Amino acid sequence: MNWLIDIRRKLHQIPEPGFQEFKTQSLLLNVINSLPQEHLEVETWKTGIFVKVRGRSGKKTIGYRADMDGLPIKEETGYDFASHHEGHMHACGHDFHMTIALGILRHFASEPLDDHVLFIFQPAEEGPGGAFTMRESEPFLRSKPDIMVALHIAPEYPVGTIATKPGLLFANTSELFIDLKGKGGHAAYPHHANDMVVAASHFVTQLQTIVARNIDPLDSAVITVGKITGGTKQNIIAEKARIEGTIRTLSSSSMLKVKHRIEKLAEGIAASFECEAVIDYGANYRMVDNDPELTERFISFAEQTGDVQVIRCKEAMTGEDYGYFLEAVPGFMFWLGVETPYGLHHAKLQPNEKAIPLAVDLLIKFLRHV
Ligand SMILES: CC(=O)N[C@@H](CCC[C@H](N)C(=O)O)C(=O)O
Repeated sequence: MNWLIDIRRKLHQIPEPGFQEFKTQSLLLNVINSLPQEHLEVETWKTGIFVKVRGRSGKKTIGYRADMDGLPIKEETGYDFASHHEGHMHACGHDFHMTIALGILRHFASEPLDDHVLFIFQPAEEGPGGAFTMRESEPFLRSKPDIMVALHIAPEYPVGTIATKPGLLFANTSELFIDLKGKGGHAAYPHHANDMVVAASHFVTQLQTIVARNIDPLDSAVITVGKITGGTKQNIIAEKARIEGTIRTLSSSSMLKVKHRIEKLAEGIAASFECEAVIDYGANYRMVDNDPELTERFISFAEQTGDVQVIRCKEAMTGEDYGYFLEAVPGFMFWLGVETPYGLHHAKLQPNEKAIPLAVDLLIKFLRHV
């Protein structure tokens, strides 16, 4: 089987949570060690890896980043190479991202550029976030890139298309965890208890008013509650409930406003249900802010190759801790069309593998040219 497709399928079988990408790291190292080593410097960082391909002159360094972690999703693709890790799946394309990075690395390991290329295999993109600490790490600072490039698969675009834009591409994000604690009791004696299932239900409904009533309609924000847990049995009034979600905004000021409103609502819920409401914002990601000049250069380059159709897309409310790399180094991210009916984070996501060699070829050409 084709080298790239074989690697993608092997990676697909071993999705691991953030900072537990041990098998993934080991598989990547096996592949990297099988390449010509003359120009390579390989260094592990937690469960991630830095690979520097020394350039002929090394005047500048180009950074290329791929994320490594999977998601807690029970796969329903029906693939004969489906996840071996029950309840975990590469449902956000990180198996594609790593494979494409290896494809580019294989090429430059044999034919280095004038510039150095630093490949960054980054753990924990889905959470708690690996980019910020990796960016501050010694191996990164020692070989700090002058520009950075990364891609993300896009199920909604056909194979043979890429999409991007200068400036804001992905939103600011903040995780959201709210713990409610009241008084449990017998189902038949509600007047002796403070029911946290009822409090959580009110809270979730009130959260919907923030985007509808507190955010400028010409701005954008999202509050999604993806998980609620509470109680122990159908005839016991729940003493505790937990609400888990994520906040997305296009500006830092809207993020502050949303959080302020959540805190006010939490105070109200605590007062009206006579309970505790404790908020934890978990991991926060900085927006992906594409460097205008480099992005335009990439768009013009991709268009003139004739290999892909370039779509100038709108910004999306997805998040990416790659934004932390772009805070420190000018660069960009683009969407790679992988045409599949099911979206990111779906148990049936089946990105089209024809996009892999296409992305490898395009990026090799661009990195030679940039
Ligand atoms: C591209 C993508 O789907 N990224 C994730 C990033 C997760 C951010 C963070 N852990 C959160 O849940 O807020 C996304 O969900 O957009």
